[in-house]
Amino acid sequence: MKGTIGELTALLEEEGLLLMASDGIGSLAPASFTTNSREASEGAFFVCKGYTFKKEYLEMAAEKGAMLYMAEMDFGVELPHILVTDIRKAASVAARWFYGYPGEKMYVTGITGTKGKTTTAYILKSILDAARPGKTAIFSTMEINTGRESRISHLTTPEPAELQSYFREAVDNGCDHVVMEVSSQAMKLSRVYGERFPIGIFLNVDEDHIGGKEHATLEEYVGCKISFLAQCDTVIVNRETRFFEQVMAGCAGKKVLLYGHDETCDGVIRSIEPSASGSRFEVGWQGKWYAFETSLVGRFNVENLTAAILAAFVMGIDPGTIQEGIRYIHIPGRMMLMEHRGIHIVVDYAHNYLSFLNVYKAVLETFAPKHVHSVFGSAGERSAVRRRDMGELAEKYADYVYLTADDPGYENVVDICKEIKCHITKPCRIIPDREEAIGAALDAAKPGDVVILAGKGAEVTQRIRGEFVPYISDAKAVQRWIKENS
Ligand SMILES: CC(=O)N[C@H]1[C@@H](OP(=O)(O)OP(=O)(O)OC[C@H]2O[C@@H](n3ccc(=O)[nH]c3=O)[C@H](O)[C@@H]2O)O[C@H](CO)[C@@H](O)[C@@H]1O[C@H](C)C(=O)N[C@@H](C)C(=O)N[C@H](CCC(=O)O)C(=O)O
Ligand SMILES: Nc1ncnc2c1ncn2[C@@H]1O[C@H](COP(=O)(O)OP(=O)(O)OP(=O)(O)O)[C@@H](O)[C@H]1O
Repeated sequence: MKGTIGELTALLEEEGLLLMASDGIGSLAPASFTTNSREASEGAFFVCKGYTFKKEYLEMAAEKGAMLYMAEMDFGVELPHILVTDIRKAASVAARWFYGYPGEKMYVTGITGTKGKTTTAYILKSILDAARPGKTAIFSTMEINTGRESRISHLTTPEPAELQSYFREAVDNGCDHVVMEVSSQAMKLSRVYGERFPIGIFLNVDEDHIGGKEHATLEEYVGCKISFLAQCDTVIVNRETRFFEQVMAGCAGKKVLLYGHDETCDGVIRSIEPSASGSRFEVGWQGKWYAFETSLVGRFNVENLTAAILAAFVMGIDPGTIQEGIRYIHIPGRMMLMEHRGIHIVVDYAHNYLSFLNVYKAVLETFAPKHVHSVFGSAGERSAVRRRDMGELAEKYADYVYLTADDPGYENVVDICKEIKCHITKPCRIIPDREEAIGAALDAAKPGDVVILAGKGAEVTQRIRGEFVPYISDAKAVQRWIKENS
């Protein structure tokens, strides 16, 4: 860790990223590395990046004692600097160098896909924990856990400065495996640039994350997801993903393992038996069949499980340990099941077409409900097609709909709900307060019905006008209702 700037400029030159470096900085050895001026301190190496970057941030970092900066342009601030052609790639090169390439000291499994990344990451961690407790870090949308410390995440894949510091912390905590989610945005913004993944899992890809600052087009989104595979050695791919041929083209030169229901796959799924307490299924692998039992419900979760099982087989984990690892899994806010007087309640994170479709199908298959009550909204400033898609799915699969707040951001909750409602002719109420909407659905439900609370999973905040406002959480809202109605 903490080599000299001369080493870094040589690396940047090798990568074709270096434009120029101030004279005489080769022997400097920065004390810290940051892209956030608020965190800068004496001897810091400050990186100027980002859509909303301002010169004032650099000035603040200089005042706090930064020793040099790296940027795409000379900001005219009295500080030695390195100028580069692509600051996001250079930030990853520099962060890897500064922290001593910690990712290379562990076995890093990267998981990408429109849906199922968090779930699959937790499944694989659970298997690895069964094999060797306490030695696996997880970097997910829900949590950054580096072995001993756990923090709430703000991004699915952290920016390079944070990512490399988490890798370092994991190594220092004695971890030898990391399971991490790799978002399309991470690929677009070069957050994992230069990192190698012994295993990459490609779950699925469907239309999402298009618009605003995310992706300009579906092609760009799909292309970013597929570009991740070039950084992996072995790639585990869902045979049924959309854009399969394109995904396979992105795996050129890699060892590819397919999973799915088709018997030509390397990992074949058969005999799924769904029930309200979990699922049983079998996976065929290298000429043998293995039976599994799990607390997770839904056909899509059997697919997530199979992807993780294949990764575990590749790692050489024995089938008995895998069976143990997946038997009891609890993933907060993902298909969480509750029951009250014959009413089944499902708390889930579904907030787009692919996930919502799968949740409805899983609910119908698992519970054969008399009626489905669906409580959801749609996030402000996110992919607009979600409102149409979720409205159309509710029209097809739900009997009663309650539209409510789900991270409205700067948009008006009622306006968002009205946009969803124009796709629904079934009984549908707009109740902006989420806890009230949940209460209304539970009040109306009868034994044999299912109430789906979708979109927020285990979250305990609502994103409202740039603030994260505390929210009781869907599960606690249900518990409170049960207490008040028992
Ligand atoms: C589009 C995008 O991904 N943006 C992320 C990115 O922004 P950015 O690099 O452009 O930086 P910025 O937020 O414009 O800020 C500029 C820079 O000024 C610095 N700063 C800021 C204030 C200050 O006082 N001093 C200072 O130095 C900031 O630390 C930052 O380095 O880096 C920021 C952290 O440095 C993230 O907060 C921000 O996530 C935004 C909020 C976001 O919502 N991102 C979503 C779209 C995202 O990345 N989602 C994916 C999942 C979706 C998928 O599956 O594709 C994810 O991986 O989470
Ligand atoms: N393989 C899958 N296919 C389709 N839907 C899925 C799949 N796995 C999970 N889901 C649904 O998507 C929701 C989110 O799952 P999960 O958090 O694992 O996905 P993610 O890829 O991490 O999502 P995000 O990018 O929104 O953080 C779940 O609550 C479930 O409804």
